[in-house]
Amino acid sequence: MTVSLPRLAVFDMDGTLIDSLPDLAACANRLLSHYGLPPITPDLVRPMIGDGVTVLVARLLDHAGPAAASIDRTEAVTRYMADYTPHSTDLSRPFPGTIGMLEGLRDAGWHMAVCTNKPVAAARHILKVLDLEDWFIAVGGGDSFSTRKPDPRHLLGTIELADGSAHRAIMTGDHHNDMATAIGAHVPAIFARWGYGRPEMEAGATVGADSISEITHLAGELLPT
Ligand SMILES: O=C(O)COP(=O)(O)O
Ligand SMILES: [Mg+2]
Repeated sequence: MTVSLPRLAVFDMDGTLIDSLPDLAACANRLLSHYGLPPITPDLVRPMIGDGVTVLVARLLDHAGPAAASIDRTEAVTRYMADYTPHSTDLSRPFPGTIGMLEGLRDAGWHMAVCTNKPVAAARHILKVLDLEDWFIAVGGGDSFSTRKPDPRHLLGTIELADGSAHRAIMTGDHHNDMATAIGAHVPAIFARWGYGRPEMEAGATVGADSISEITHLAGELLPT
């Protein structure tokens, strides 16, 4: 009898597992204030999330316009990260229902992993402080590999870290980048409609989910035992 590999459910972090917008926005405002720039609302920060910290900081400074033109962007990213990591769990919490969903997957025999464009140290810190780290067999961050989402190698590298196989994996995320990495890796993709993405980002998803409570059931449909 052949024993098949455990199924692997890979999750994006920001906007999928963790409601991280409050800390990302608070950190954005401390950065803007440092440079004497006006504050930004969380609603304006939300669509800037999903491509990693360097792109987030670039979008913040672009939004600030000519007043930010002379700011050294590398220094701004370093400053942002030095502030963000220790404050990344001040306000951020798992979306309601996350633990129940993880319990459901575990009880059905799934392994779980995280594939995020956030730097891996920050991602691990958040999972640890929020008491989530034991749920995940692997964490692939935006700086774990030579490429990151939407490149499929980010998802494939995370699956490899988890000792899994693309044929036995699914991906759940709230952004176009999550759908694109999954499509490129030939892995079924669930679009998390509760997250920070816009509706058009669902294009290419295998299925969309309105709430976290649907994930365990959808995962079983996409990849039966
Ligand atoms: O933009 C980020 O820093 C991370 O975003 P992700 O966890 O949704 O990949
Ligand atoms: Mg996300």
